[in-house]
Amino acid sequence: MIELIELTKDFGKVRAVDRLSFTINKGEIFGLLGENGAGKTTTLRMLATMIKPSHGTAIIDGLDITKEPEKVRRKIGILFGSESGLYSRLTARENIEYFATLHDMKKDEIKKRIDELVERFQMQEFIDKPAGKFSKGMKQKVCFVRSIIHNPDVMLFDEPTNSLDVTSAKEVHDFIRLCKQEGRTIIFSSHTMSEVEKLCDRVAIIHKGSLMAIGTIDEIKQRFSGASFEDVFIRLVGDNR
Ligand SMILES: Nc1ncnc2c1ncn2[C@@H]1O[C@H](COP(=O)(O)OP(=O)(O)OP(=O)(O)O)[C@@H](O)[C@H]1O
Repeated sequence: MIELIELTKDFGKVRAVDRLSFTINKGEIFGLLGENGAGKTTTLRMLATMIKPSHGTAIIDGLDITKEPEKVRRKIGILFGSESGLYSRLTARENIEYFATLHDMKKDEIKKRIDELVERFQMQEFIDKPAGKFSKGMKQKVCFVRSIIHNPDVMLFDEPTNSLDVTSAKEVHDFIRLCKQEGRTIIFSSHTMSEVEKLCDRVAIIHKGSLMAIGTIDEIKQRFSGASFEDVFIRLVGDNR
């Protein structure tokens, strides 16, 4: 379970995330939905212990992100869209292996897990080629495998299907669902309403750092009397520009 308690981040005078308090259940696919600049990435970066909250905190499976960041890091897998951070001279396999050793995984275990994921994501053709010449989509796949190589309980994905074609995006969606079946908790950010509607058990709509609504899509539609989720979203965000 993940509990956000007044989670807040200020960058100078800009309040990027404003006292977010809500709970995400174990095994849930939870979506953070908001427009550009809403505070989704900042929220995920705090949960990933990459930046410290200005106020408040979050508890991930009993661990306080501000007090035990190292332990939290072992529990989570991270995939942040904007930059791959892959070593271009290393092959995809070597990139993933390197990351796995940072998580103290054993050689046999790494090989088995990579083989399994290569098949699942159909990476056979490029797994042993240098990452430098990969397309954006290929790089994203390697990053995706890298983020889940150590079988984390909690996964944080910042716009995980950004720049993927339809087929690759579907593979990611299928994988997210599989992770849920395996009892993992997934939080991902998106500004694509259809993706969130298709995938999430519950959603938080965030605008200018604040929580505007939380619940299942149906609950949110009912609460705000909207014919469609899109209507409700536009109303919530539009009325508060
Ligand atoms: N390092 C930083 N320094 C200063 N301001 C920042 C920093 N990171 C984010 N911000 C600001 O915080 C606010 C929230 O940004 P954030 O990237 O979290 O939004 P987002 O919802 O992820 O948007 P996007 O969908 O465009 O990625 C924005 O106003 C942004 O300009």
